[in-house]
Parts: sequence; structure tokens; C-alpha cells
Amino acid sequence: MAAPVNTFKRRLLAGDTLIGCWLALADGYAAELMGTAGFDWLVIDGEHAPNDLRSIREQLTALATSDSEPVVRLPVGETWMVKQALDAGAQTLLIPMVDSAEQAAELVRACRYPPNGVRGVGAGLGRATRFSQVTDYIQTADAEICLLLQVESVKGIAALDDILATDGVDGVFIGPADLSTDMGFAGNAEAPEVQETIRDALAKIAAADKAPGILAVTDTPTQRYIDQGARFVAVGTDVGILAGNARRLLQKWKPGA
Ligand SMILES: O=C(O)C(=O)C[C@H](O)[C@@H](O)CO
Repeated sequence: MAAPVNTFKRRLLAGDTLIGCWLALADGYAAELMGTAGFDWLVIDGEHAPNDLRSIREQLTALATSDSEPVVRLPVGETWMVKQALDAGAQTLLIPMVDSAEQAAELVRACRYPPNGVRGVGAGLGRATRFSQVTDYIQTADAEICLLLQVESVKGIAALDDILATDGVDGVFIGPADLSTDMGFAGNAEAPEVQETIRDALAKIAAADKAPGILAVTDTPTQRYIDQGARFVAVGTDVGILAGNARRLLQKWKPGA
């Protein structure tokens, strides 16, 4: 038996535009609920949400029967974290703060078994192999892993061509919050200089035959990024949906509260 087909990767390779949402509530029950909405992909955020490997695993399990492909964002791009997330059954990883081609190459190697990489062999103990039921896992796993790198700094943008030339990188996600802050605009991704940088980066990523991705939480930038060629686009966050609707509901019935 082979590793499960990564439909997110297949659809990106086919040129589809995939609409996603961020999961930052760090909870399996909330992830299961979000999985019923029908997003193409959902990010289990290990960078800014209070997740650990156990809560990431819980959310992967909660999404297993949904139509939404789980994307696990690690706190940082460490080889040992990549190994643990993959063994827990993640097949698509989003790695923040990638600034160089060396880092990108190291991450590709972290995702692959020797001789093509350095991933340790032990998934037989874990979810990834359905606890040893996926007998051909080692032979088939590499091809089903989708590696998405976040470029979100001035240094990363300067290295974008080299990062894009790294074989094994499937997509590059531009982080508007981090990028705008690193450019000196304190989270204002709408600043014209930031917008120009994002537009150029999305075009470069597409021209290099990689999938461009981004997050926006309001309609105008979301539509703009889709028009500019972004193909995996997160359009909101569970936290934003819950907090926004809770506040709107209270304002309706208790204005000024
Ligand atoms: O820089 C960004 O933008 C991101 O990396 C996404 C963020 O972490 C965050 O805005 C998620 O809500």
C-alpha cells in the first residue's frame, strides 16, 4: 500500500486556485467544525497558535474525513520538527521565515528519505503509515509531500530567485504581515511599496513554475492577490471569524457595549 495521495499538491500542480483558511484556535473540535465548511485547505498553525505536536496530530485526525487538505505550519524550519510532523501524518508543510536558498535546500532534504534527503526512518510507529499498514510508505512518501515556504522578509525577497531555483520547493507563500513590518511599515501590507513587492514576488513565483500563496482577511486584497496570480489563498482565520461575529452579535443587541 502506498502513501495517501496528496490532493492539495496534485491540484496545485494542475493549476487550480485553492481557497483556504487559518486554524489558530489550536483545537481538534474547532478544526473538525472548520472541516465541515468545505475550504480546499486549512492551516494548522504551529507558529503563532498555541499548538504542540499532540494538538497538531489531534487536528490532523479531526480533518482526516473532511474535504479540506491540512497544511501544517511549523514554528520554524527545523529538520527534527519536519520529521515529527511528517510522521504524525502531515503531508503538506508551510515553513515560516525562509530567507535563503540554503535554508530552502535543507528543508527539501528534511522532507525526503535518503539518499535524496535526511528524513529519519520511523514512520512505522506513527499515523503517517497508519501504524505500519502503509507498507510502501518509504518508497512512496517523498512524492506525496508538498513543501511550501514562506518568504516574508527583505532578505527573503532578495533571495527569492535562488529560493525558487531550489528543486523540491512546491510553492512560496508571501507573508504580508511580516514582510510589511520588515520593510518598515509595521504590518501595513497596503502600503504601496509593500504592494509592489508582493505583486512582483507573486509574478516571479508563478514564472518559476511554483505555486504562489498568500493570506488576506478582507475582500479587496484577497481579490487583488487572486487577480495577481496567487493560487493558494487563505481568506480568513477561525479566530477572526469567531471574534468578529461575536463582537458584531453583541453590538447588535447591546450597542456601545
Ligand atoms: O506574515 C504573515 O502575514 C504571515 O505569516 C501570516 C501570519 O502569521 C498571520 O497574519 C496569521 O494570521
